[in-house]
Amino acid sequence: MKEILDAIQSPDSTSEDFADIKLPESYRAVTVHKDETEMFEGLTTREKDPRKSLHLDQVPLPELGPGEALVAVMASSVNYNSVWTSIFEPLSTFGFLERYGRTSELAKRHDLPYHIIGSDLAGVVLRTGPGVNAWHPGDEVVAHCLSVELESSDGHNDTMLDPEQRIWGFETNFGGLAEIALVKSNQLMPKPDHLSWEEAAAPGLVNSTAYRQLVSRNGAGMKQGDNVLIWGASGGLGSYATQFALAGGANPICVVSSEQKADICRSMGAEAVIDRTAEGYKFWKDEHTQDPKEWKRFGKRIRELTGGEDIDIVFEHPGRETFGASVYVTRKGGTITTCASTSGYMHEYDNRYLWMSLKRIIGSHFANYREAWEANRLIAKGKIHPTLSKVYSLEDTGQATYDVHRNLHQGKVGVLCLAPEEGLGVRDPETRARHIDAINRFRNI
Ligand SMILES: C/C=C/C(=O)SCCNC(=O)CCNC(=O)[C@H](O)C(C)(C)COP(=O)(O)OP(=O)(O)OC[C@H]1O[C@@H](n2cnc3c(N)ncnc32)[C@H](O)[C@@H]1OP(=O)(O)O
Ligand SMILES: NC(=O)C1=CN([C@@H]2O[C@H](COP(=O)(O)OP(=O)(O)OC[C@H]3O[C@@H](n4cnc5c(N)ncnc54)[C@H](OP(=O)(O)O)[C@@H]3O)[C@@H](O)[C@H]2O)C=CC1
Repeated sequence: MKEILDAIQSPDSTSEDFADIKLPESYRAVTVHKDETEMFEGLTTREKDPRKSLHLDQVPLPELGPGEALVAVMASSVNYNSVWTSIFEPLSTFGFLERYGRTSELAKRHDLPYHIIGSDLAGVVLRTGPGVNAWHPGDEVVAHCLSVELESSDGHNDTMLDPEQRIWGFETNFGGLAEIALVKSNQLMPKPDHLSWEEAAAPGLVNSTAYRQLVSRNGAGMKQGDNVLIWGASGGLGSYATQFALAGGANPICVVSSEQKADICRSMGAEAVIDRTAEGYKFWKDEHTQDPKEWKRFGKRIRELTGGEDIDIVFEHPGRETFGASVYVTRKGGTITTCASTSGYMHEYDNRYLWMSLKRIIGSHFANYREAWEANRLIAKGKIHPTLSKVYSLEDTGQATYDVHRNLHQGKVGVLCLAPEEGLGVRDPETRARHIDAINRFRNI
């Protein structure tokens, strides 16, 4: 591993140097164990502690297949899907690996008694498999997390529609929270030169998801002037949705749960911010009954902030807790776009407010390669910035994941994998200098 790191850190290393490095037989990786999937039986979701289920193991290097690449991971980030894996909710991810393993001889590699998690990386290509021509050893890359086979016609208009579509490091093995990762070469994208490894690894999954969900025609197709209600506007997805709304000339109405988070949204440029804790919205009277009066109070507050207008697009992900309110506050003909259900997946809303007002609900999930590429391009051009707040070591990934599970974090939480310290990997200091305040906006808060 030292030889790999030395090559990455030497400005003189060539592609041939990387190709000549003898790869290690094993590497360190963050895993969950198949024989521990019942460990949280009887506990509430909140009580399930990722620090207990996540391990740092020495694992064998997987065999490299056609169309694939092995990447030395300098940094990764924690996504909420790793929270789900670590608490074995809504189901154990070993079922995904077993199902994938049944599809082909090569896919069998993924069906193991441990699952290496993580759906983001920034690093350097070490080896490419047969049929890979666009990428070479030594390329500095980030990886998006869409894994597709594309053998069926279904995915050829939009690769997210492929029947064998999977999220790398969640529904496949050999993820990014590790020293080495295995990806398909069509997950690779150029690392933005002005960012450090950990900054480059932070946006990937959430930035691409927010791009499809809000900007792409596959999602809400946001336009200038739209009022966009953004739940969790300083969180992982929300901190990118807020930036897309502002950069695209829309009007974000940011919902957050503290004054500190409200300040972050204002510092990004948002003017309309709702502190849901301070204003005390209680959309549910009890576990089974919603309170439409609270939807209305929320809608009134939105009208105060917009000069009397309602919401064109809701950027939804909290799910059960907020979905009834989201449908209510959307304007006639408006769109609720949803990619998740953090607070519960059985949603309830009053359908009269949907059909009578011709509203639409759009399901959105990650992004196709093109959408991920466009989202990454905006980062590389300094139009959208990473929202990295805190960085942990690979050993402390359990704590990092706990923080995200308990909503103790801001923006994105990074993890150093092979990178020995923060701040390395910047190749374009001039562009960085131009954007330094925005790059550091979320740091250490
Ligand atoms: C990028 C980051 C993203 C995120 O963070 S997203 C958040 C994290 N993700 C999640 O929480 C999602 C986790 N996944 C799940 O909960 C489950 O994954 C799903 C609910 C999405 C799917 O459930 P399942 O049981 O895996 O799949 P089925 O499609 O229900 O297949 C089970 C059997 O049901 C059959 N079936 C499917 N559709 C129909 C139909 N319309 N009519 C009849 N049968 C159907 C199938 O074929 C199959 O059958 P057979 O077991 O024999 O193979
Ligand atoms: N389908 C897909 O492709 C993707 C799905 N996801 C899913 O989206 C969800 C959010 O991910 P991410 O943004 O990274 O997570 P984060 O935890 O970083 O941010 C989510 C934010 O949502 C807000 N929130 C949480 N619970 C509630 C609630 N009950 N009511 C209102 N607001 C709430 C919180 O903000 P505050 O407390 O300030 O209000 C929180 O910070 C997860 O379930 C994740 O699995 C994520 C990425 C891709």
